[in-house]
Amino acid sequence: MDVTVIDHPLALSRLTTMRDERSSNAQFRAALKELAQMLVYEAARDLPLEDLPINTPLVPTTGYRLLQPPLLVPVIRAGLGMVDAAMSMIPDAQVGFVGMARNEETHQPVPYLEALPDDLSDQTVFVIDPMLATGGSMLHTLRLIADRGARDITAICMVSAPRGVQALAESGLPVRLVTAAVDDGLNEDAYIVPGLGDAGDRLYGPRYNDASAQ
Ligand SMILES: O=P(O)(O)OC[C@H]1O[C@H](OP(=O)(O)OP(=O)(O)O)[C@H](O)[C@@H]1O
Ligand SMILES: O=c1cc[nH]c(=O)[nH]1
Ligand SMILES: [Mg+2]
Repeated sequence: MDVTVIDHPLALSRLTTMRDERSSNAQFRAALKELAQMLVYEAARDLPLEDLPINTPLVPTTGYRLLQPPLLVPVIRAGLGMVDAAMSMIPDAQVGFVGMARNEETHQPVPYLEALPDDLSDQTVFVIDPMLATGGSMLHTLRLIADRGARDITAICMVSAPRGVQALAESGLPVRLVTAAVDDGLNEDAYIVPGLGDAGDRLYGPRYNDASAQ
């Protein structure tokens, strides 16, 4: 699997704000949005273009536009924090949704929402979720997308654990990973270490539904 680690200085400064336990929810959200823009920018580097004839104030010339914007798929909740930033980079993108919460004891993802187009066979897909820990949530999402025919999927995650990266690589699914960091590992609660804690809670506060208790 192709893994791109975006260790640009400006990306690392945003990631540091996100990791810092002293950062407020507002500071965390702002840093996450800025880092999301950088990761989407890099993830979009090889998207095909088509020519767009235009006139400058001086002469006709050839411009470019995306041949087909990727479908953005945030994994709710934490992935929602990245959507506006991703759409600011790719304004014509459409958005599908997958909702999932890890069971705190088993660490298995418990899906509670799936809103995706039926046919993704001709569609590039960007899955966005800040955290790739065991990889369970991402794998579940990737399977939903691959089952709809997608053959070109990019997982955009801010912090990844080696176990999650390995799970994706061994899945055989048509996915590549764009991430800002591959951290040391997981603790006994399957949180990424050093990580940044619970991304959903740091964005939005505690989760009030009991989906993960199923
Ligand atoms: O790789 P995994 O071990 O599956 O863990 C990663 C998942 O955990 C987090 O979501 P969480 O379940 O905390 O839900 P939330 O976004 O609602 O907080 C995160 O946003 C990923 O979706
Ligand atoms: O470290 C982790 C692992 C899973 N989900 C998070 O939000 N953080
Ligand atoms: Mg969470």
